[in-house]
Amino acid sequence: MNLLVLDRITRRFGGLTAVNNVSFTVAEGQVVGLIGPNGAGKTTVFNLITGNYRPDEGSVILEERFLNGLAPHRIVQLGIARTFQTIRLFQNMSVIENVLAGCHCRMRTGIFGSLLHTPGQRREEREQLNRALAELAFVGLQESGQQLAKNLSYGNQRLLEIARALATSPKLLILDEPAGGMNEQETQQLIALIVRLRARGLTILLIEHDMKLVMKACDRLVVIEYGSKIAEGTPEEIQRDPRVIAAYLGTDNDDSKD
Ligand SMILES: Nc1ncnc2c1ncn2[C@@H]1O[C@H](COP(=O)(O)OP(=O)(O)OP(=O)(O)O)[C@@H](O)[C@H]1O
Repeated sequence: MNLLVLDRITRRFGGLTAVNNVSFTVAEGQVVGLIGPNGAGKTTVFNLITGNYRPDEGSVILEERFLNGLAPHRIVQLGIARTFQTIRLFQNMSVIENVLAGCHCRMRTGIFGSLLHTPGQRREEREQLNRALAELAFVGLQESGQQLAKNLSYGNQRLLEIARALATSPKLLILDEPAGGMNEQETQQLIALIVRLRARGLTILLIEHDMKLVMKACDRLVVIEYGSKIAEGTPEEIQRDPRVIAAYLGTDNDDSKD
């Protein structure tokens, strides 16, 4: 079943058509990679899905529900969480507080419960803390909960962003260049993490320039160039596609785009 459907979405910025009539689907449980040259429109597609931008034309549909025009926080509540190309953490807060910020969108206690500090609210806070600790452990940061986010290595900050996104209980996890700035070993750990997230039943859509990650971690790839989709298929099909090789992968089909 398709979890996410993009139906002919277009987004213009002044005279520039950043995303041009793009359609693709993300099936439940799959890891789909969105790839293409710099400036192809990948992040704009993500921003259209997460409500940061509105499509000029076309529809974004999650489980048969139209997302067009909904605010980003509403889309998070409906089950889409994301990380950003440029890390966006609360740098002066602790690691665990950053993850708790993700849990917050699922809190049931209203304003009166919070003010009165009712038993129900205390129970919910305990549950959220356990949830946050579990997500931190899942990404391998269980030892770092009390550190300030800014003191984590770059690679670990990326993992913390993933833990925070997981804490919102998403159906669809959107990762914008998750391996950006990671060294080889960190990238290998990230690939293993994506495999474990998939095994947990999560559906993932990611943008990534690291071809090793894309080829190992993704079930399907969608390729865009100059705002338009030029190909889609399995990693093996995409690696052989002459148009993709010419536009993006390079004629020697090596890892030169890493
Ligand atoms: N808010 C905006 N206002 C004007 N132009 C924009 C805006 N956002 C993106 N663009 C333009 O749209 C085009 C697509 O940008 P986008 O960031 O989506 O590409 P990308 O494929 O994610 O690139 P990269 O791989 O370098 O991150 C670019 O030409 C970019 O300059």
